[in-house]
Amino acid sequence: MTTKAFHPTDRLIVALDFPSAAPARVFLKQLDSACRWLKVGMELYYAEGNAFVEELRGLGYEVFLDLKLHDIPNTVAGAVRSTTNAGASLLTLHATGGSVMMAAAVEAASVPGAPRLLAVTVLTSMDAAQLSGIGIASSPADQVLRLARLAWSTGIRGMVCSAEEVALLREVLGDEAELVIPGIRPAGAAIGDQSRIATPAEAIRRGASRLVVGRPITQAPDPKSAALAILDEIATSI
Ligand SMILES: O=c1ccn([C@@H]2O[C@H](COP(=O)(O)O)[C@@H](O)[C@H]2O)c(=O)[nH]1
Repeated sequence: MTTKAFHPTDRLIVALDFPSAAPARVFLKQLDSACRWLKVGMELYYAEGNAFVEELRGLGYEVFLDLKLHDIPNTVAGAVRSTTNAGASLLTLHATGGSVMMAAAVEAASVPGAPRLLAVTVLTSMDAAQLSGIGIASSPADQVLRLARLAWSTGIRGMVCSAEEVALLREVLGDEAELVIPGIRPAGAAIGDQSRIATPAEAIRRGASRLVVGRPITQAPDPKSAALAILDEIATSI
């Protein structure tokens, strides 16, 4: 999978961070098919489960299931199996779960109908001080690289990191890596709880495969215009 293989529309994933299907459906009407990829995270998945993933697939969307699995290997493998056949294309797990956990997930995801795995390295909300607070003295970049290498060694070819590390991972892992980048803030957008951020243009120029954008679109007065402006910024940065 090369970074240039994606059509600009396939490089933007809108985070559907809503408490239930009803407000998500209202938002999708406002979005008016401006985007092809949607991310379903814990908030919406815990409320609606695979049925809503299947509904989105039925509407023609590609679905990124961002469940950030992190448990003992047997439990994570079972969770991967529980999402299989729902129609999601991508599923996240935390690389900090370790190589045995990731290998169990890879094995469980090796069947038809299973989503492709993405390893979350260091959450984009965390900075060096927060890492230090959980006992990690490394810089975010060193920790991202360590975890990405570990995930790669288990067979995982997709990583979630911030735009601050994407050039480094692209250089080390090459074009085969699918690098998915949250913490995206168009110029002037509210930063909120994110720490390691960049604009859509910066993230794409540094080698991102896909960008995840939530509140700058979901909380915009006109979500469709906000999404189209980001798609335009992506298209002019490739
Ligand atoms: O490191 C990570 C991993 C996942 N996310 C998710 O992406 C979106 C970002 O939403 P914004 O509103 O654009 O901040 C959200 O669903 C997170 O769970 C992340 O931000 N960082």
